Amino acid sequence: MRHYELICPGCGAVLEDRYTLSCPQGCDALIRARYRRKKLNLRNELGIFRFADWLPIEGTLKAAAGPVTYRSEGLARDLGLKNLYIGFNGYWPERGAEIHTCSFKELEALPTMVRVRETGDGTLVVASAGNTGRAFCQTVAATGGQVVVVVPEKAATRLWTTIETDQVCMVLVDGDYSDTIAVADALCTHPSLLPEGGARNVARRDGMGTVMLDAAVTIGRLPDRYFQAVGSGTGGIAAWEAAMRLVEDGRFGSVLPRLHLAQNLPFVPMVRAWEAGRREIVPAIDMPDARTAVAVVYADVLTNRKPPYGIGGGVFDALTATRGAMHAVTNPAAEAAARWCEEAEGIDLDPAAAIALAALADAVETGSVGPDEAVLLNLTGGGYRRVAEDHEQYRIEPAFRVSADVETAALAGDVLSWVRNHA
Ligand SMILES: Cc1ncc(COP(=O)(O)O)c(C=O)c1O
Repeated sequence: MRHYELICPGCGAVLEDRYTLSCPQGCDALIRARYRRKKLNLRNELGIFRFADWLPIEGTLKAAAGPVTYRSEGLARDLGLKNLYIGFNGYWPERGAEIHTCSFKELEALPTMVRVRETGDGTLVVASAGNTGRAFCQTVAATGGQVVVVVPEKAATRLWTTIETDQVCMVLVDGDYSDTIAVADALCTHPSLLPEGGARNVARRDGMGTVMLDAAVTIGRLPDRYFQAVGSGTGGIAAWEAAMRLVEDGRFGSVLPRLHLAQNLPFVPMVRAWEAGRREIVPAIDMPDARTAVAVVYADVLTNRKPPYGIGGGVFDALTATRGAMHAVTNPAAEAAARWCEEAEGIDLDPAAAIALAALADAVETGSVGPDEAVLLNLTGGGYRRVAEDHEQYRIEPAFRVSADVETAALAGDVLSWVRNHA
């Protein structure tokens, strides 16, 4: 018997895990993992697998990548915050941060690869604007298996690993992130190609949720506030779900941290829908001229046009349950935040992490966060310069280059031949 079961919060059904991504009854809700242990137990494992009792997997991997939390001095002083904790999810070995591909997406990729081996049947397909794909490539390089990554042409240079691999089938799409998602979805209509699942994948959410678990263990209680930059919002949902488990545990407090989720202007669909009090994103109102907006943002990994916002247990529900807020950040504010972090903390940031910091600065300035509150700032990526000093970077070569309107049935056949020939 597994140490978890899957629950549909829509109809209450208990589901067996067959790499299950949604409720067979068709409920419009994110299925969740329910763990047998209600008290957080830290295992004597490396990195993220310390938290394996609250991950939907049986086995673990020998991988040092995991969440790291530390109490800030530099940014805390500049912001006038007495209890600012940084969840640093990138590469910074001096702080124990060993994520070689420099973003928290490795926290999603590691448990997902274990879950797919244990419960799935087929080759995983991942659509990515760069960071997620790189994280899956690294996980495959370090721990085995194969993966198909579908990325926009202009993100090709973002796919590298610090360990050489020939087990990644990279499909480059001549289009933006949304075109990439459409091609990946179409590929997955083939039975041997498995959709990774995004927000619907419990391994992905609970992997990201370890940032909250690590923070609670480090601080000794749940933080009052949680700041993160979002594209899909999956990290925000995961933080909320992890916090609910910690409340149920009973040792970390009873109040859920308020979620502060940030997007990059001018592409801010969830900010607009939330501020209008709507559960639905209305494209014409919330993301007019999407293509133009996507093209000019500083943090393009945040440009998901179909985030799990209105779905049951999605971003809207997470914000409602935590009395949360959405923030919109300009490019110049984010660029300034990146420089500031480098001076104050001594590490370079992923543009998305700079968005989160700029949002925190704004919330402090407007008085919505008080100086004594315990704040968890999830710096979701960084340390790119630092990793380049310590490790070789091997570029992933494309297996296929396609246009956004490619004939996907034929492409699926080509991809599967590639996978078989490289196994
Ligand atoms: C570095 C980084 N931060 C934040 C995000 C947003 O993550 P999500 O909206 O899935 O929680 C991404 C998404 O790719 C990312 O790469």
